[in-house]
Amino acid sequence: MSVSVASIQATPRVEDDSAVEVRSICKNYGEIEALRLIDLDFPRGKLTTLLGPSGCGKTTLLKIIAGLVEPTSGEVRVNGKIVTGPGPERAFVFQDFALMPWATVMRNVAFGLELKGMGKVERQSIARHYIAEVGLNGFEDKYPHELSGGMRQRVGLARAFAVNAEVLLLDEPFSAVDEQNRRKFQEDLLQLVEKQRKTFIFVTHSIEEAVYVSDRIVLLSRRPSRVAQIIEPKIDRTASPDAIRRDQGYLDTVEEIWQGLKHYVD
Ligand SMILES: Nc1ncnc2c1ncn2[C@@H]1O[C@H](COP(=O)(O)OP(=O)(O)OP(=O)(O)O)[C@@H](O)[C@H]1O
Repeated sequence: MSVSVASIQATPRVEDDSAVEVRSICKNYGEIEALRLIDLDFPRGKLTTLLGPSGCGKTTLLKIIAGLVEPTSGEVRVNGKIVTGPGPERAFVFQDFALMPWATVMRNVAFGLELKGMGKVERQSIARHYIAEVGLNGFEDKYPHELSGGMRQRVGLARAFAVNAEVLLLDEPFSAVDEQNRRKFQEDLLQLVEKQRKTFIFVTHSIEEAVYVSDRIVLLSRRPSRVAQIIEPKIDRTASPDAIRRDQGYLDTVEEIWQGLKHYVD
């Protein structure tokens, strides 16, 4: 097993086919300058993580890509088309999963399809498929309060998959689950990335998590946030999870990012 790191200093363009292009994005909230001239490409079918100091603007950037927040200037393109608001090709998985507490797992997962006006039989059949995909077979009739944090997270993800969005935007999806579930879910996520071939953009606070799950890690600086560094951990994912986490290369990548973060925070 080997882990090597390609570290690209402020070179945002990639050769790959990009599902999402972020161009010269600035965002001010009144006096607060959150993002300054962010340029990024998100390769199709890959998982890119946004990592950076607390309050640097990770969620803001994710919401701008989702079309939930308007940038002060600059533009985002998804499949070449300028984003002017939310769209069916993008799904946002919120930190608190944003599940409807009064609705069953089935209804929650099928909700996006219900909004689209799809008939009950068809939407339930699609929802059932994705409920199984995230490992929640048999929990269709449960309510969110009957599930653990990890399971609620899976419902949020199944809902995003059910609408067949190409781009999945995940805002700290594991922050509310315990360490054991978090690790299990990281492994599930890797399998889903492999199987679904969707473009994932992921926000986390955990360097270890970022190195474990990401094809690319975008390190953002302290506010006003800019792209400080792009890191591509080359991990042999055929190794067992425990072997990866013990590998010196993996640990060195974690350390390199930690040093980078310290540098950009100070
Ligand atoms: N709606 C808003 N109105 C005013 N300021 C905001 C708003 N949303 C975010 N901010 C500010 O913009 C900055 C970036 O916030 P954002 O939540 O995007 O950062 P973050 O990197 O995701 O934070 P964290 O790591 O703590 O989750 C912060 O200083 C925050 O207080």
